[in-house]
Amino acid sequence: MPQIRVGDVDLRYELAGPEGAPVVAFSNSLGATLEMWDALLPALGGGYRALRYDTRGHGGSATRDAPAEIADLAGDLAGLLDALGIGRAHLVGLSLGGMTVQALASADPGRPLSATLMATAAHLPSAETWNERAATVRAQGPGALVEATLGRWFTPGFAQRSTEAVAAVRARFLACDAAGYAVCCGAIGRMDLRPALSAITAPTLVIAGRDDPSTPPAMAEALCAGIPHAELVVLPRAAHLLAVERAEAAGAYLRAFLDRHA
Ligand SMILES: O=C(O)CCC(=O)CC(=O)O
Repeated sequence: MPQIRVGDVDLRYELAGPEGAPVVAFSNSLGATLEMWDALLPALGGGYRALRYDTRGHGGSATRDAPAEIADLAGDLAGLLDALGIGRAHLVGLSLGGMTVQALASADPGRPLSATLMATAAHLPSAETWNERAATVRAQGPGALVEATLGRWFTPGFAQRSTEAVAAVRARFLACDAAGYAVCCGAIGRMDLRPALSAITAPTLVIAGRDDPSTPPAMAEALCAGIPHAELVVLPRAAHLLAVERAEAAGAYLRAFLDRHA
């Protein structure tokens, strides 16, 4: 898969779909990679071009072990679009990816054709908890976090039924670079995008998982209340990684929303 230099970060990305079609750019969650969108992408059909990339410090996107903010991650996404000659795009992000999309859509409201925010929040306290998580991963590696994480990412029923999908997510989490993960924990801990939400003028779809303990539906409701043109879908039988657990349903809602804002 190709890599492209954006500032001082090398981003691994994939661009697939018909040339000239509107671009849908996907930003992944903490501890995941661009492969987290595999099961959702077929929902786009043949009418869109999908751009996926690994957030800095994740998968094949190497970065310096230096503090970063959500605004820096938004800058990576903007820089990637620029480097590929893509002006406006539909932006989609889950959790950390959704924070990245909020930051870009509020800082540069003309950039998104639309924004889709899955299982995410504008503020996710406390900084102390995130610092502790960062310290744990630095000292003990992602293995120290994996069981608790998967317990938040999937409902027990899905974890029992879909062992192959969960094993793939687990393997990618365990392969995550500890410093890359820790840097992004710091960014989340310092984040407060609530004052910026009113600057998001793009049509926005917020998708929450009813059973998500990490970013529960109340956080999605708060996002919708702050963003001028936002609509909310709460998916039943969905925990945090709903783009994997409810790929078909989340993909269908996304596709219908994109088609309305093509
Ligand atoms: O998933 C993210 O991108 C950030 C929030 C988080 O870490 C949730 C979790 O691990 O349960």
